[in-house]
Amino acid sequence: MPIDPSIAVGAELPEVSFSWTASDVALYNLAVGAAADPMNEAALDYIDDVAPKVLPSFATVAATFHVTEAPKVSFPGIDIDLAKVVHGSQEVVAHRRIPASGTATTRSRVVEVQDKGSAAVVISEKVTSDADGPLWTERSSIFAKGEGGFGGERGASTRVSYPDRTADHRIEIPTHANQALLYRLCGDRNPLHSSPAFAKAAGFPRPILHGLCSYGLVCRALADELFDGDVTRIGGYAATFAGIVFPGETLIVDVWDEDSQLKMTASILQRDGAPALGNVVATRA
Ligand SMILES: CCCCCCC[C@@H](O)CC(=O)SCCNC(=O)CCNC(=O)[C@H](O)C(C)(C)COP(=O)(O)OP(=O)(O)OC[C@H]1O[C@@H](n2cnc3c(N)ncnc32)[C@H](O)[C@@H]1OP(=O)(O)O
Repeated sequence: MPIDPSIAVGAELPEVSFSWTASDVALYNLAVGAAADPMNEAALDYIDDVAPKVLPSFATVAATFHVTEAPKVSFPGIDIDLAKVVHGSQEVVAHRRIPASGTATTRSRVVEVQDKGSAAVVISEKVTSDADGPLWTERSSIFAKGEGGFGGERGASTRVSYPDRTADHRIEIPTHANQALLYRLCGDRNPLHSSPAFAKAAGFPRPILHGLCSYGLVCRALADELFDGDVTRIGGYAATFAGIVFPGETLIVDVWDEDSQLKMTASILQRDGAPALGNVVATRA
């Protein structure tokens, strides 16, 4: 059976220990659009050889940075074809400043499996710690098409309420035609983002951008545009992947500034504002 919630929910996955270097962080920063302006000397802090800036979104790639195989959607009680899966949502809470290099261990478990009728949503939680204690916590979901209908609970919907006014800020983020090919070097070798044949078989006209690349692009642009480049001022960051993004498209990010939080949406310039990210919330550290 592809999904058996009675086995999946609560099952602890094997701990994963990993290390990352300042070069990994710099490559990630470039893959999410850092240092794009060659005349901006300050942006070189993103590619410093020893102490590059570390975005909170780096947490999403640290554990798998050096993995070169495509991911498998296979855990206790869950076995799903990768071609049926898209990333549904992602949240990172940084418990303290993420070091530019380090060694850590991640503990993961599936916390909920939602039956959305035609689709299943599998929600996981990961806690990453180093020798000094917890570093960050992630909560993420995958949306598995055609895997619903197993008789489970529909579960709650995520709906951020936005202020009833025009956005306080608008940020444009161009992406490159080879953005996904660059981003895959940060540890997500899902062929959905590189192989036209795989993308077609999965129901897309061409390879799509990694959800976590859009997620990182928005986090980096937010730090640069609204936090004076100080990545440590973003303590938590969450988003739902509301629609696919093709490499080369431009993201339009609308930002509502609400005291401790910034609420955002991201849409696609070239497709009349088609949604890309929704329920985007950055929490001030
Ligand atoms: C272990 C390793 C695993 C590998 C992980 C994957 C690795 C990566 O390489 C993969 C990727 O990066 S894929 C790219 C990023 N993701 C995307 O592009 C998805 C974009 N979103 C969509 O296409 C649609 O919103 C779509 C298709 C998600 C939903 O659209 P619809 O089918 O039209 O659904 P809708 O009618 O809007 O809603 C039905 C119910 O589902 C809930 N829902 C919707 N979008 C969701 C999402 N993104 N995440 C979680 N839940 C979601 C809705 O709330 C609704 O439920 P309810 O009625 O109870 O509220």
